[in-house]
Amino acid sequence: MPPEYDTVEVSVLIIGAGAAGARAAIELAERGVDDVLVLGKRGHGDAHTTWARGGINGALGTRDPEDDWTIHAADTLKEGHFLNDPAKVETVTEQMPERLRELDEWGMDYSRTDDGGIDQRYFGAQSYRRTAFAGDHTGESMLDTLVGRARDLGVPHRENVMITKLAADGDRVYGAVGFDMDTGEFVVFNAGAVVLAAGGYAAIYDRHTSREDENNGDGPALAYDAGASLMDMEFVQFHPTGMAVDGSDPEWAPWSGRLVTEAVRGEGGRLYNTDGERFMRRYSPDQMELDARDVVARAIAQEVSEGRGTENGGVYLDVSHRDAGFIRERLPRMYERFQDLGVDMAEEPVEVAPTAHYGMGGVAVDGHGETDVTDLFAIGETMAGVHGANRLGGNSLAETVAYGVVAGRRVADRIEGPGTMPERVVTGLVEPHLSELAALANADGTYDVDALIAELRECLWTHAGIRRDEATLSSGLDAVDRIRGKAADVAVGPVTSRSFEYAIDLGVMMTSAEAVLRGALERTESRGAHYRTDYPDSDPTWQHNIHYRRADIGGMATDTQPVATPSEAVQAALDAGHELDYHQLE
Ligand SMILES: Cc1cc2nc3c(=O)[nH]c(=O)nc-3n(C[C@H](O)[C@H](O)[C@H](O)COP(=O)(O)OP(=O)(O)OC[C@H]3O[C@@H](n4cnc5c(N)ncnc54)[C@H](O)[C@@H]3O)c2cc1C
Ligand SMILES: O=C([O-])CC(=O)C(=O)O
Repeated sequence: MPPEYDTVEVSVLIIGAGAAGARAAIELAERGVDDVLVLGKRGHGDAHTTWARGGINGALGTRDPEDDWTIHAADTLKEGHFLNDPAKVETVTEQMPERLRELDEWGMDYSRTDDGGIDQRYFGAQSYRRTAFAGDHTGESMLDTLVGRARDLGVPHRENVMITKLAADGDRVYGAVGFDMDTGEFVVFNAGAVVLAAGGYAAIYDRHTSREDENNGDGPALAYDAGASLMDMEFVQFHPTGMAVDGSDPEWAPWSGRLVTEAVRGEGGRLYNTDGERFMRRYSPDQMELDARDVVARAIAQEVSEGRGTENGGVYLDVSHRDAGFIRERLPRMYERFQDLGVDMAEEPVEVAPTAHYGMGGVAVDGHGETDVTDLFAIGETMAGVHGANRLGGNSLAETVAYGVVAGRRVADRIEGPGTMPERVVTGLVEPHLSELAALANADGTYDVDALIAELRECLWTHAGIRRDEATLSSGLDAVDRIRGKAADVAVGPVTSRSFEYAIDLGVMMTSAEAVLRGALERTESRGAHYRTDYPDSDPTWQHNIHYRRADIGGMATDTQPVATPSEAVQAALDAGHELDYHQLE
């Protein structure tokens, strides 16, 4: 017998209350679909988006009027090494000026120019100052604004609900299954359409990650399990500047890998090795510290591996040539964080090293954000296609609101009501899954869930890190298989316990872990964030995206699909060869 459960009926279920989910909900509400429920597995307003720091891109041209959306698109494609879907890139870049202005109208506290315009700063590998920002707490300000707007429109939400499975029959989605993390009650959501806005998968990496305890890959795992395909999972962005700390110092240790925003470099921060050399001159004399993230991250890793790094495995990032007042105004959170740790950024450098930050891959979707499974949409960091082999800083927040609007529109045009979950889905999938959840609660197995998660994260860092090769990737896949075996025999507390949540996390992390390793092994070239020491060059025959599908027999299947070509307008911007000239910043 399955355990008891509550049933909730809605027209549209939005799984995820970050910027993407909130923006989709606003679009639906504005188009008259009010029977929507937005839910998240944390407190409302506390999604990962609040961690976003440096800014959000859009060719407003506040400081550089020659910028326009086609150049934004061209920069995005170039830095994605042309593995991005050009149509999706254009969808995002073309609407961003409007999205930025609308956030302004809704009250976002952007940093301003002297005459009150939305200020824009330099960010890596972008031809112009295009990154709008609110100090260095852009995500927090943006989510406050979106949540406020959704509240004004009366959009219903639920917090602390964790979704564990989508109710789908391979072709169509009918809703989702989960539990209330406060009460332990199981819930089945019956929905006409489901929008997955559940964030990314970069937290499958170990302590060297800029992520909090989210982004375990819930979105990709839920979609994949429901029959949708994933794409580009092998591309994981290592942000050049995570905090490099003395791990034995209890005050510093928790900060290992936490982000030092790219805005520090955007505002003039310089990188030095322990010989006092500004080493980016050797790697990228034109774009210097503001070259693409993969280039800067690999340069730092190279300096450290050749013995010019600090004892904590990093290099120095120095912005102290800037005025102290300017630093406190433009980088307030960074300044305060280091000051609390006894370092004054206005006087001295900080130590930084690459940190796993963002998965470019995710759920494969069409131009409206719909997956291979009818009525199942994936948006924001959960979706794939916009960033290609390497994401431009500031483009992720852009993607959240742009695709929130696009998917919201599509769902609003199509939705006719709550829809009914067929009995065969309830008895064949929902109830057996609920029985599995009930059996997992209080399971008296051998292995500790926390220890297995740590083992998996360490495995990803070691086997699919900044540099990869066939031998390490293959042995990484074997290690994931072994962890999967142990994960079937874990010790877990009741439904409301952290260990129950972590046991679910461990399960979802396996999907992204396997996909990253499998794709990285299959892609026998180096491109963007994916660097194979045994195939150090890009290979034009790899101008394909790898798709990952659940196979009935034998687990994960992969196949490749060619990439489309950009529109004439964007091709013209590419041909014009715009490029950031770092030296105008100095
Ligand atoms: C430190 C840091 C700084 C960053 N700075 C920037 C920046 O300055 N500019 C930029 O463009 N990008 C930045 N990024 C990336 C950007 O913040 C994210 O990609 C973006 O905020 C993702 O938004 P989202 O709405 O897609 O997902 P999220 O904000 O991650 O929201 C996901 C939601 O899904 C919910 N959820 C997840 N799984 C489940 C489940 N199983 N059941 C129920 N709910 C679930 C979560 O509770 C949450 O509500 C940064 C990332 C990091 C780590
Ligand atoms: O502040 C940062 O460096 C992070 C950021 O912009 C991004 O990931 O897009």
